[in-house]
Amino acid sequence: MLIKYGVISGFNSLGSAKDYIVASSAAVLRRQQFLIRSLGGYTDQTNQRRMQEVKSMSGTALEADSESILRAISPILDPNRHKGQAGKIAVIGGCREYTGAPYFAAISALKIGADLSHVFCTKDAAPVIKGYSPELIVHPILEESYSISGLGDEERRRISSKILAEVDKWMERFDCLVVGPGLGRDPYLLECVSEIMNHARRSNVPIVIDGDGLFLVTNNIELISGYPLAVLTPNVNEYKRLVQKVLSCEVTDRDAFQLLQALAKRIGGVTILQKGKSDLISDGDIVKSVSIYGSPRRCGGQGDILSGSAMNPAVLGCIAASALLRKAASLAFENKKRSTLTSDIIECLGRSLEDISPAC
Ligand SMILES: NC(=O)C1=CN([C@@H]2O[C@H](COP(=O)(O)OP(=O)(O)OC[C@H]3O[C@@H](n4cnc5c(N)ncnc54)[C@H](OP(=O)(O)O)[C@@H]3O)[C@@H](O)[C@H]2O)[C@@H](O)CC1
Ligand SMILES: Nc1ncnc2c1ncn2[C@@H]1O[C@H](COP(=O)(O)OP(=O)(O)OP(=O)(O)O)[C@@H](O)[C@H]1O
Ligand SMILES: [Mg+2]
Repeated sequence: MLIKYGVISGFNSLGSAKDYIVASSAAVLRRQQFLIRSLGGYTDQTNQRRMQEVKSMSGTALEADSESILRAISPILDPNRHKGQAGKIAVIGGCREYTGAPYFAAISALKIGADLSHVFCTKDAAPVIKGYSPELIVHPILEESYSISGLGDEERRRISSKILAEVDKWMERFDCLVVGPGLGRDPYLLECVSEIMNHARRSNVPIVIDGDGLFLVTNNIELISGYPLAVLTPNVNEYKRLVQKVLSCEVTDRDAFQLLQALAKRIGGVTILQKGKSDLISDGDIVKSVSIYGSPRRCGGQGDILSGSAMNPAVLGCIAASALLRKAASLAFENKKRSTLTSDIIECLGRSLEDISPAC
């Protein structure tokens, strides 16, 4: 779901967004024009007022008004739009060990409104993920060390450049990358993904970083520091590791909001969605919380649904994704109770969105 105010909300007014548009690549131009169309072509004054309305929806109190935000940023089903204009995303993840996570992230994006959802994964993972669903466009191009063992450095570099070129062919067309679900921690694979992230950043493509993508950026924070189109979605463990690495301190129960704000500020410009009993979201300036709905089931894969749903930058997109997931989890739990699985929650995403923001 491409949100209306996400990237522009990173600007203080539509005017500065227009400056940004002039200097941006075609892909960003498309995204920004989409966003301005979504604003209904407001003039600066009207947009300022609209922006204030939307910002105020985030609520002055810590708890975000997530339902109003979701309603405000859910794009209309415009009969004049063609395939792809509601969003094209790519999940970079899926390896010999993990195939569920990239599937969960990629299919969730489709379920909440994206038109096209790609997965770039290793050759081993591809047939498995393709087998899960014909809806996904699965590219078997990533490599893990074991599949290129015995090759010299020269050959390894050639393969790495070929992988990058394969992804680059598509890069401009994506509205968002989701890096990390089921990526694994193979050094050669992570080295390639670092390069893919550098290219995405140069093309101003928003990047959601989750799972082993957080392992990668925690050890290479320069990949995303100062990039306002980056969203990090750490769970309890991943958050602890990030705080230790960036702030050199431990996470305690005290001052959770201040710590999150300090972390986002120190990394610079990024948005962080700290997953937990309440989801906390900060871009270093504001801190918002989403505590509504949810379920007591902690089955694996729920974070992957979130990363596939948050596929847009900025605080508003994260608030909306968190509310959607938590509502879907509560609907699934109502029905399946202790046997609730992530696939049950995915099946409730549509109902979750309709209950909060009816299509028409
Ligand atoms: N079906 C699939 O293909 C799926 C694949 N996935 C992929 O797996 C990769 C690794 O992801 P991950 O979440 O297992 O790694 P990480 O966060 O290091 O946790 C490891 C250990 O940390 C702990 N721990 C975790 N959460 C905690 C919490 N909330 N509170 C407290 N402790 C917590 C817990 O340790 P334990 O308690 O077991 O000692 C856990 O075993 C990643 O790429 C991801 O995308 C998943 O998305 C799931 C579905
Ligand atoms: N204790 C909790 N109570 C209620 N909801 C929770 C709780 N912990 C997490 N959640 C919800 O579940 C979502 C996923 O959080 P989780 O910690 O499972 O992520 P994760 O470990 O990355 O998941 P995954 O298994 O996909 O990697 C959160 O965004 C939050 O909305
Ligand atoms: Mg996770």
